[in-house]
Amino acid sequence: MSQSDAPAISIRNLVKRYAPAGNGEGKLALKGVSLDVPQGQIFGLLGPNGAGKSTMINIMAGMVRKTSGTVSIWGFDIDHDRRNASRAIGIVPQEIVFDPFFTPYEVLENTAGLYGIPKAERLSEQLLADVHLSDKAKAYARTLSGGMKRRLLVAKAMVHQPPVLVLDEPTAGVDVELRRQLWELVKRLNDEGVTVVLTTHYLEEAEELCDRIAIINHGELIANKPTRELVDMAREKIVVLTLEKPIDTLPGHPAFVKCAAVAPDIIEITYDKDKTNAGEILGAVQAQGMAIVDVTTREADLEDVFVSLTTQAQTT
Ligand SMILES: Nc1ncnc2c1ncn2[C@@H]1O[C@H](COP(=O)(O)OP(=O)(O)OP(=O)(O)O)[C@@H](O)[C@H]1O
Repeated sequence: MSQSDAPAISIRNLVKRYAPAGNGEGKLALKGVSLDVPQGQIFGLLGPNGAGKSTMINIMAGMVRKTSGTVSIWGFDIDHDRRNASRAIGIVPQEIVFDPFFTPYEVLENTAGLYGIPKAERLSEQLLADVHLSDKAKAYARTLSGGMKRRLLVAKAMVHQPPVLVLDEPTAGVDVELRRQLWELVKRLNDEGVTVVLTTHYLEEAEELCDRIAIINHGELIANKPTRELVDMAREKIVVLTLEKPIDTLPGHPAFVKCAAVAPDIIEITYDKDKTNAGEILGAVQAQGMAIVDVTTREADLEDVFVSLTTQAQTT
């Protein structure tokens, strides 16, 4: 395979065991993960807290030493060609870390200096414009809003113009508007040819942005599929019904996968979207003499995908 069609990132049998704090074996954070990130995609890495996502990213970034396995970035093996591998990747960390007394312009210039980029070839002004921070170029980083700081982190990760950009939970804890802005930025960079890897807890975010999603759970890869296929695997949907009166006995029906009371007059019914629909579920409840005053549906989320995946693993 020529480099032109090689994966942007290729990971084989990646194992990480953290050194034990006291006696004992130490945490096995990655248990032999293999995956390829195709060039040109937005690739989502999903998993619950502690699944091993940051460990994987930190290994790529050279901040955590792997126990075994191989990782290559843009064809460069991180053990044998660390310098080129590092030059091929930009990392946007989870934590916002800037020296508060540097300006955004200085942050980018200093980073360019670390990469040994000559002054004449630096792109600091262009990068600030790209992330809509030109008017803050000379402001102290500490005076920037949270959203501005996150955009500056993206610009900082792109200083050396890497073909691969990795974002670790770019929108954790940010408001809806800022999340949209960051999505636009990620999409624009991807349209310009940058391969993007991002970790997120939000399935909605992964659905909106990612071409492909890998899920890791307890250090193991449990899915790696085009987004549409993965979302379709979450076969269960949930309707939340507010009833006119509190009930003593829950309604029952063969189409209900699960029925639970979340309050005396609110029930949550889980159903298999391939076998029935919300209309039939409502009809079944009404047929049991319960009047419904409000209905909301809850979309499948990451947890539902996990349930769906683990159920399948047990039945196949
Ligand atoms: N430096 C460390 N020393 C020991 N154990 C660690 C260290 N860093 C992470 N771990 C453990 O390794 C496992 C994977 O952690 P990791 O941070 O990679 O997960 P994550 O999927 O990124 O989670 P989050 O979404 O919370 O960031 C966890 O059990 C964590 O406690």
